[in-house]
Amino acid sequence: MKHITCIEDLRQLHKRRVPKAFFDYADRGSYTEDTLRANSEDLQQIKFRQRILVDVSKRDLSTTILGEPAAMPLILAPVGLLGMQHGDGEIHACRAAQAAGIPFTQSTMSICSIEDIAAAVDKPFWFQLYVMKDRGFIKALIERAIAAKCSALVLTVDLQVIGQRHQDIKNGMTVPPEWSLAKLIDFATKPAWVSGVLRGKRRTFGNLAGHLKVSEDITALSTWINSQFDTSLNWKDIDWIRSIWPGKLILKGILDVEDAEIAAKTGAQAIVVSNHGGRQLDGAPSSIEVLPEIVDTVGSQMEIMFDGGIRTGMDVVRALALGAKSCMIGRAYAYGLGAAGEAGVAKAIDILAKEMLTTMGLCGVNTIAEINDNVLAV
Ligand SMILES: Cc1cc2nc3c(=O)[nH]c(=O)nc-3n(C[C@H](O)[C@H](O)[C@H](O)COP(=O)(O)O)c2cc1C
Ligand SMILES: CCCCC(=O)C(=O)O
Repeated sequence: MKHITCIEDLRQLHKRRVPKAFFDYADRGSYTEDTLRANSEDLQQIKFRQRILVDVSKRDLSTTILGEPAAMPLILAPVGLLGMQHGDGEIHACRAAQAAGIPFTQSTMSICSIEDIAAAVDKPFWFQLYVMKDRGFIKALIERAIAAKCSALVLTVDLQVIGQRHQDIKNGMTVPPEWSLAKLIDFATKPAWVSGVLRGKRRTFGNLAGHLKVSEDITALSTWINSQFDTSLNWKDIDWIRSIWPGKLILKGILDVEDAEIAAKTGAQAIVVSNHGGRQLDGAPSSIEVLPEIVDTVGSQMEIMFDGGIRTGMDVVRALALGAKSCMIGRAYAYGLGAAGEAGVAKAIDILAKEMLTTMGLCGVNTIAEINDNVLAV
């Protein structure tokens, strides 16, 4: 991996090593992908102020996330189907995060179950919840996260209905997968991936096993989600979730100031300013465009996390400069996982950490607390 120098290198390796349907599932976005593109493009528009002759010999990325020490202001975002990018992918990603001293968030739509991960790692991880119509099942799922000692619940609030990802339909991303000659050839030319996935603990959604008829529904993933997820979910349900989950609660997927104000009244400890990585409402603003307004309005009441479009350490510093306390990364580490399993995720985190340290040095700051709009050129 010594010639891997940036996240784009990991993306290229992921593309070569993993079947097209799974790479595209990770890489692509909804409809025209305008919002997907805007996330990264708007970050790149933000210019730094170069500052010189400041003693930057003691640069340090350490910070706190929801009161807990963290080695850097990064969190691995919930990403569905990681176990299809690499056998036991959720376990590998969680181990890499814990070794790097940052939180890992397990998606409801994981291949490994909550219990699989808990048995394989030493420290607590975060659990992301999607609310389905079967509330008894959701209550049991939250109770499983409590039993596994998950240290935060991330309630995703921007996927009551799923934004269509054209490429997933073209690729036959169904449960179980739709086969074609091209797909068989694609799989046959990726033997390392196939044997890794076959050695993995599971081949379908581990958290849902035994509860929902995943394998019997031969439908597009999106049709299946639309049939299972609860479109009636609303603000009142947060009280219901809080009556089951006693720990830290994070609402993920807020883009609107009015929603952020309501969120601040729910007692949630944090929100993630996010458009789901451009996979949901196409035509929504980029996450970075709305971040400053949300920070100004509710930043003193709750912790503001950010995600969407982060591909470099420079992007992390940009989001922190505009008021985020920490950043979630999705694709940046999913590419690492597809490229090289746990080592690839570790590499992705390391690349971002080194880029952050260099950016801080060239902007003349030593600590995360010092990063504010002073590091930006107006
Ligand atoms: C392949 C993939 C699967 C995702 N699955 C979930 C999920 O299960 N739950 C969730 O809350 N967000 C999910 N997300 C959204 C991420 O948590 C995050 O918001 C997004 O990836 C951030 O954008 P970025 O990929 O540009 O970093 C997914 C994102 C990707 C790329
Ligand atoms: C498996 C579908 C839900 C996962 C998800 O949130 C995403 O693909 O963006």
